[in-house]
Amino acid sequence: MNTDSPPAVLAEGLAFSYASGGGLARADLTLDAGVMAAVEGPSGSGKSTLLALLGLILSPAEGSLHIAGTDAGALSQAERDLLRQRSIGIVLQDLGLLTFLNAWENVAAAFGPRLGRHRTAARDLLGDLGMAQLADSPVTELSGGQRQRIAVARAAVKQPVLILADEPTSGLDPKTANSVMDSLRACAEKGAAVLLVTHDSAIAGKCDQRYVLDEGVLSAAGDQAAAAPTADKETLR
Ligand SMILES: Nc1ncnc2c1ncn2[C@@H]1O[C@H](COP(=O)(O)OP(=O)(O)OP(=O)(O)O)[C@@H](O)[C@H]1O
Repeated sequence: MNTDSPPAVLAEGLAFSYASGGGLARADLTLDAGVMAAVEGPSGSGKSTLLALLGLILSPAEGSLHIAGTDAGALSQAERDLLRQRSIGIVLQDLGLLTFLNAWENVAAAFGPRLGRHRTAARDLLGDLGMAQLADSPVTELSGGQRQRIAVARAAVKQPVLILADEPTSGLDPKTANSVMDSLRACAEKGAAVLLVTHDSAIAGKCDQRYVLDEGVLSAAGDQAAAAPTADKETLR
């Protein structure tokens, strides 16, 4: 890690409320380059909302968010979109792979429609992530775990400072889940900060940092009792 670089993520007092009343009450989070972090928490605790805020898909109602030193709150919508495209890779729960393309084409699609221009970058990354033999496979012929790893490669191919992954191992057997985690770890070793949401404590245990979301309040695992002011929780009831 280059200690002169700003953290990949610096979130202070991040909060968001849906009209329904749910959302995120408070998140303070610093993620340095190369770090893998897990967020655990019960259903409805705000995990997907946190990812949407960090991914610049939602704008916080309160708090500040810096991505690699850029204050997202000071940007126009168009500038936020550009920052997301340049700096953040997202692995969605439903993956969103394009079924009419093969594996490397799906990875190259992260750059836009001119896939051929990014063939080398896509194929090289698949090689780095141990998937060279899958590069020409139609994604419809891949297993669930292989598709997950292709989605990880697509999120990583533009060398983002931050990769967000929403339950990247859900529904996978432990061996396949480990191969997805190996791919995410390889992305971290290339310099990305990786934040994943999981319900699986064994998967969280493979990460460098563990956080828990409880009723919309984020705290380091083990710190929940000290870190969840009652007033913040009340805002989500
Ligand atoms: N689009 C939305 N409109 C209104 N309320 C929402 C919306 N999305 C989420 N919520 C509410 O916000 C709260 C947090 O939801 P969120 O999806 O972030 O939780 P989660 O921890 O990701 O849940 P899960 O583990 O079930 O995916 C919940 O009370 C949920 O009902």
